Amino acid sequence: MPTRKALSEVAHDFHGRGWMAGTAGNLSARSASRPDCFWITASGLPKGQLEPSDLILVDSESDEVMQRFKDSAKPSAEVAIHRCIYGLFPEARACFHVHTVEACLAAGRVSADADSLPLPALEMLKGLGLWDQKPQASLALFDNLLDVPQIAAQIQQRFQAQPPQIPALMIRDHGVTVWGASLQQAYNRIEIVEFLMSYLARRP
Ligand SMILES: CSCCC(=O)C(=O)COP(=O)(O)O
Ligand SMILES: [Zn+2]
Repeated sequence: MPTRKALSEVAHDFHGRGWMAGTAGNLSARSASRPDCFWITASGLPKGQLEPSDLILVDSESDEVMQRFKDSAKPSAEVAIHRCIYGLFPEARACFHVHTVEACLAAGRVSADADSLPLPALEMLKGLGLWDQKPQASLALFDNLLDVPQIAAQIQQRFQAQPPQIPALMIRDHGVTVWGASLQQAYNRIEIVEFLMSYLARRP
C-alpha cells in the first residue's frame, strides 16, 4: 500500500481508539523512493478524517517542505521530534506519536523530576526486543516544553549519549512517541507501549 494511504489509515485506526482525539498526535514514515525525506501528517487536522493528501513530504535534515498537496498545509508542529528520531536511528522507517490518558497517568506516577518511567516486567516487553527473564526496563521521560525543537534537542542529546532501552519515549503530560523499522513494526510497538501504559495507570 502506498505510504500516504497507509499513514492515513493508521490515523483513522488510532483516532478510533481515542489515541488521536481533538487533532492530537502525528505520524510519519520515510519515503520509499527518497529515504532522505519523510512523509508527516499536516498540523492541526482531525486525524479521524485524514486523507492521503494531508501528508507532507519533508527533508530529513532541514525544515524544507519537498511536496504538499494542499497549499495551506503545514507539517506537524512536532516535526522536529520525528526528524530527530530519523537522524538518531537510521533503521527507523516510521514514527508514531499519540496522546492517551493512560500514558499521562502512568508517567504521573513517578516524581516530577524523574527522567524515566520503570516498566512492569510483563511478557509484552518481548515485543519491544527485551527477552530477559525479568527485564528491568524503563521508558525515557522528557519534559513537555512549549518550544518543541527544544524537546527534540533534549532527545538528541540524551539518546546520542545513551541509546534508549526500548524504541520509545514519553513526553510528560503529553504523550508517547514510538518508532520502528516498518509501519507495521511501529504499529505493533505503539500497541505494546500503550498496553504497558494502561497497565501502569490501572495498577493500584
Ligand atoms: C491538541 S493537539 C496539540 C499539539 C500536539 O501535541 C499534537 O500532537 C498535534 O500536533 P500537530 O501539529 O501534529 O497536529
Ligand atoms: Zn503531541
